[in-house]
Amino acid sequence: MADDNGIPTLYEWAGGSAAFEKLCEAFYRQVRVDDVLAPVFAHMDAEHPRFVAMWLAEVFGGPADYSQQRGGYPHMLGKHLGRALTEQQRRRWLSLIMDAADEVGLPDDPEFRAAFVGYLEWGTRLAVANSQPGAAPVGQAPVPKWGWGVAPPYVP
Ligand code: HEM
Repeated sequence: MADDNGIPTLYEWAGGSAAFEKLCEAFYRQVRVDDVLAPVFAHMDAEHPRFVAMWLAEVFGGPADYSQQRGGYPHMLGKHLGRALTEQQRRRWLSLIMDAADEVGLPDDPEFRAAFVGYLEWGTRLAVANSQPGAAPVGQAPVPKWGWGVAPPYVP
């Protein structure tokens, strides 16, 4: 839904759920054959791309499907705990999802991409921190909501 100033959510701007599904299909296609990430995702659920698409859609202002159908934040957190993810893996993850964004034609305007990568920088760093041995992250929290931040689209 557009806000009072007529500015759509990042979810709408991106193209809705179908856009996030296409993004994640393209992303995990590359992850599966990537030298750094293939071993990390060797046992991933076949539906993993769809689940991550649901998560991203909810974060960027779409329907709360991940919260309602997939256990929300506690489930997502639990999937990262104990994995001891590395900075090299994080950077590759980020790099491949940005490549996938180009491949599937997600909007490439500066405002959208700045907000999109902002969330992904934040989220991947949290994933690495939470995955370390002995980490004690907050166990219960809502799915985060990400908006345009300081640079929404220009509305004359
Ligand atoms: C913004 C950053 C990230 C988001 C939004 C994200 C999202 C998710 C979600 C939603 C799940 C659970 C899917 C389900 O419901 O089954 C998950 C699982 C997982 N994530 Fe992440 N993740 C992020 C970063 C990372 C990074 C940087 C790595 C590794 C380099 C990683 C590795 C994994 C692995 C291995 C699983 C388990 C897959 C499986 O076996 O099913 N994640 N992630």
